[in-house]
Amino acid sequence: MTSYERRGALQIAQELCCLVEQDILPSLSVSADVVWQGLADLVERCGPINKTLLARREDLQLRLDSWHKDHRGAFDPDVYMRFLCDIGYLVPEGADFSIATTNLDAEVSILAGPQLVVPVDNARYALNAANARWGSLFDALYGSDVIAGKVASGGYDSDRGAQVIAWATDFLDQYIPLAEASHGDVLEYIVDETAEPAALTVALKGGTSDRLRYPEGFRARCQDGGRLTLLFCHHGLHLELVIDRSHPVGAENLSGVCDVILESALTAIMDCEDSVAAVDAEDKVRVYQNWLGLMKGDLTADVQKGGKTIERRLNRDRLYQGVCGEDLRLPGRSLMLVRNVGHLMTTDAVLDEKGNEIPEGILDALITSLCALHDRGANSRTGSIYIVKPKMHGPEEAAFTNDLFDQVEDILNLPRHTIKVGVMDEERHTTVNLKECIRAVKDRIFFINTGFLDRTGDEIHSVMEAGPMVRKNAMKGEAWIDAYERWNVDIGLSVGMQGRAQIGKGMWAMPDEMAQMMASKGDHLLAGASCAWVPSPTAATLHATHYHTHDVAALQKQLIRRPRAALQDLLTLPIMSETTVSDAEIAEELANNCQGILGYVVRWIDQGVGCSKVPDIDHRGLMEDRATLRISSQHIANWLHHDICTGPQVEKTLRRMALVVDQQNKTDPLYQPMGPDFTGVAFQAARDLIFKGRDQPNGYTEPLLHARRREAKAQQI
Ligand SMILES: CC(=O)SCCNC(=O)CCNC(=O)[C@H](O)C(C)(C)COP(=O)(O)OP(=O)(O)OC[C@H]1O[C@@H](n2cnc3c(N)ncnc32)[C@H](O)[C@@H]1OP(=O)(O)O
Ligand SMILES: O=CC(=O)O
Ligand SMILES: [Mg+2]
Repeated sequence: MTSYERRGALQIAQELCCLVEQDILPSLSVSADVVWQGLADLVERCGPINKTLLARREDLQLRLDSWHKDHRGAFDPDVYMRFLCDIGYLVPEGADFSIATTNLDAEVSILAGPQLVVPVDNARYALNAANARWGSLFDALYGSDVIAGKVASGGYDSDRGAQVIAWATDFLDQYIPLAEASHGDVLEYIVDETAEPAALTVALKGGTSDRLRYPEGFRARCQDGGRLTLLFCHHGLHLELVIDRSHPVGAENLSGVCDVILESALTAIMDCEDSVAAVDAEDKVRVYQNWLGLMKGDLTADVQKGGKTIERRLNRDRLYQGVCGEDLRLPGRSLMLVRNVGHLMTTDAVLDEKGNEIPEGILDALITSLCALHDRGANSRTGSIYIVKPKMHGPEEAAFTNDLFDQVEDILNLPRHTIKVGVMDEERHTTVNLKECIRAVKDRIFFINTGFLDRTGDEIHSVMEAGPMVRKNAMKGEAWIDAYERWNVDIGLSVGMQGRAQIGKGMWAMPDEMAQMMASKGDHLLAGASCAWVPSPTAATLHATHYHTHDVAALQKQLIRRPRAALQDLLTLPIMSETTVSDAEIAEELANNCQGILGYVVRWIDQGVGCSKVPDIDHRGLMEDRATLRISSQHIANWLHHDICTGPQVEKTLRRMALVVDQQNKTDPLYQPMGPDFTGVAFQAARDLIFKGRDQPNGYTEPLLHARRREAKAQQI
């Protein structure tokens, strides 16, 4: 049972009171009264608007449902568009404008690079993410499938190491080329200190020498005992060549190079949303505590490796001597952004005057901003606070977020637009009105990002009544999704985001398939993105190579000239054509979706793990979070609704796949099997998500997950 303390009109959960009054406020010039009175005012002013906006979502969905039901099999895009305008789903587009955000850090304005996302409730991972600004290319290659074959368990495999060095040499030859030779022929890298600026020359096999083709790419060096680090810059991203002949890898490499370190995750999203399971005051405080530690710079986590425990902490800035002899300091950490929750849920961490839970998004806005007051330039060098706002539906909701942030700034006495907003373009109502959504936050926007996973779940739910959806994996080939990705970039460029804010693309959801990622994620840049999401530090380092291959600024300059993607394509429905799916395909689709749902939900409900790697039917580990759950559950709900499958068939598949998931988790000592009786809360949650899926607000999974997790927690006491 949560205990509360009264603060003015509000009841605050004891753990939140402690966090705010004992951990956050001391050393800030904000009093507890200001915070609690400010929160009460926010709840009073914004709470009712929040409620009205949710009612509007529901009303629009009912209208969509009824229209699609009436027009099944007789879809006319022009009539559809007129209908969407009539109900206010499609709003008129206003005059052209440009975003006017100021004080943005270079990482989100002018630079292009990977964006890492991490569940912030996991301190070990969150620290790793913040430190993933710099990553070892050698480690990323050696440990992943980019180099074919398996990583041997018994120590360093020098054959594999040689392949890593060859790959990295080729990379250097392309992006930091020597005038004539290959980096593979270098015997020694020599900094000529007598030159002004200091110049790099290389001694080559065969007794000749060479220099850089583009000498201006060489920026600095750092000599630390026998270790020389050379710093280069290409496409705005830095990379280090580390030369150390006493290192086992350097000793085997002719040039002594023991690693290439790439500037990798320029930005990291500390996620309070879809990758965490935070259902009550206790959980919310854990999430806020870690964000506070990141902002204060004192977060630590014990990490056990090879029988030893090390304390992981945030990296310091990196120091070098510039080519003109000056001191050069580069950030050691990713620029940290925080993803708040959306407008849907309420939290029991604070109760209002009438004893009702308050909107969770309102609490997140205030508390995550309050924590960020501890950032004294170590994170944002421009004094900004970066909040990513997910799951907004249309311009009214974007305007509401803007007002909410205005009010938080007033409470915390911050200059207007200190709090920046990243808009997740992941709901259909936002996509179709993206330009107007951006206008609503034009003075504080720092990114738009195609959250294609939520967007796919929302597509299914929005047009649920139109007919049975194509298979889940076929969604990627549908007209709407291609138009959505292009439309997002087109609108972003049309409002002047290039060189001023991020245009981002979605998550690589196969954390172990790095070779495949290397082959395809460069396409995000070709599509005009200045950042794209990766699930791990390794993926960040590998994806960073794409930003050397492609010059995003130049690509965006070309793309700005193309015609905008067509709204009609965006509104093409992803329903199955007359050709029906075979029984075998239905069985396969259900098995795959049920396994993903169960594998994710069982850890969410029983262990409070918000993001998991779950093997799919082909044993590929897929990143599952609440957005992928939304897709799978809505997909089955849709097929059930349109009689592509039957209830008993789904029940049977769920039970069969629960046993598979039990088997997959058998080595986890904390795991509670779902079979053979299938009566546990987790299994029931998975069932609910499917069988009650059609009735869930916009197909979201949060209401059912939260209720069931609370039930499981109560049983675990
Ligand atoms: C639709 C959306 O909203 S997408 C956004 C939400 N999704 C995410 O945030 C994805 C975040 N990624 C993750 O949570 C994880 O990578 C998972 C669950 C997909 C896989 O996790 P695991 O199976 O534990 O990963 P794996 O065993 O391969 O690697 C673990 C190591 O990688 C690190 N790691 C993995 N993911 C991350 C990450 N996102 N950030 C930082 N470090 C990470 C861990 O710290 C750990 O290293 P350590 O032992 O030195 O601490
Ligand atoms: O938040 C990201 C998504 O794809 O959804
Ligand atoms: Mg999302």
